[in-house]
Amino acid sequence: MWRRVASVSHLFSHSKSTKFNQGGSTFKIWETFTSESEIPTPSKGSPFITFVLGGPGSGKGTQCAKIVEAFGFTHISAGDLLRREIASGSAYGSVILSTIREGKIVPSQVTVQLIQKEMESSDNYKFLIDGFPRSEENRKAFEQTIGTEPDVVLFFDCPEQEMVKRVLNRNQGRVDDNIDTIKKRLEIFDELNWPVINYYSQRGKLHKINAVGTVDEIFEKVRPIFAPLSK
Ligand SMILES: Nc1ncnc2c1ncn2[C@@H]1O[C@H](COP(=O)(O)OP(=O)(O)O)[C@@H](O)[C@H]1O
Ligand SMILES: O=c1ccn([C@@H]2O[C@H](COP(=O)(O)OP(=O)(O)O)[C@@H](O)[C@H]2O)c(=O)[nH]1
Ligand SMILES: [Mg+2]
Repeated sequence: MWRRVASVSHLFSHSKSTKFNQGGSTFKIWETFTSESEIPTPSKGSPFITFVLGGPGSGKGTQCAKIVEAFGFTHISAGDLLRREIASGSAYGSVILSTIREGKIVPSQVTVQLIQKEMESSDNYKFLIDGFPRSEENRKAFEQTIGTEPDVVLFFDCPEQEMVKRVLNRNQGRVDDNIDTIKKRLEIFDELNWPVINYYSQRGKLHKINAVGTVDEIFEKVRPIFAPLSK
């Protein structure tokens, strides 16, 4: 079992990418989005990683639950891991809490360690990593620590007005679900997340999904992406 060793990186069969794109273009290169690219065939000996990207309230968590049900992935929400860390009273708790409240991004080292621990303690090999990476720095830290790139990247594309409406109605008691924080989160998304989206678009891994519609309608656009996978 690859999870039983101290570091997962040695057992990944995908080659480690060391040639990171330092440029981090901030242009929105829509033409290069690949929504019909083939996904690689997973094998049980190596992890199959999907990153799930999109602005706050775009429906990442909601769609992840559907993907888990249909395709048997393990859902790792970076935000949930950070909130769990706060709740556990860990040493990092107070700094994570103030970062989330301000809509900023927690240092990569903290988030990547939490994700790595979850992956290593899982029996599964199919992972949905939800809400991460949120910046080029996050992306590089993951690739360096885990030693692999994602196989698939989903991007839920949602208009800002719709995201704001959904977040303000989320009703989960989150400290960041208020109008001031959401404005900051949208600014940070624009500034830091687009370079990540563009990077994976250029790598031919991005699947852009229009996130407007009912939950089921959106899932019907997601389903064909994973259709080659069995549960
Ligand atoms: N397609 C949709 N239409 C309307 N509301 C939605 C849709 N998908 C999710 N929601 C709701 O919007 C809120 C944000 O969804 P969530 O999955 O938490 O988004 P994210 O993880 O991207 O922030 C939740 O209250 C959720 O129930
Ligand atoms: O990789 C991550 C994921 C989340 N966060 C922080 O946690 C908050 C909530 O993230 P989550 O993914 O839960 O929010 P969502 O996009 O689902 O609303 C973010 O605004 C960030 O402050 C972070 O710093 N790094
Ligand atoms: Mg979420």
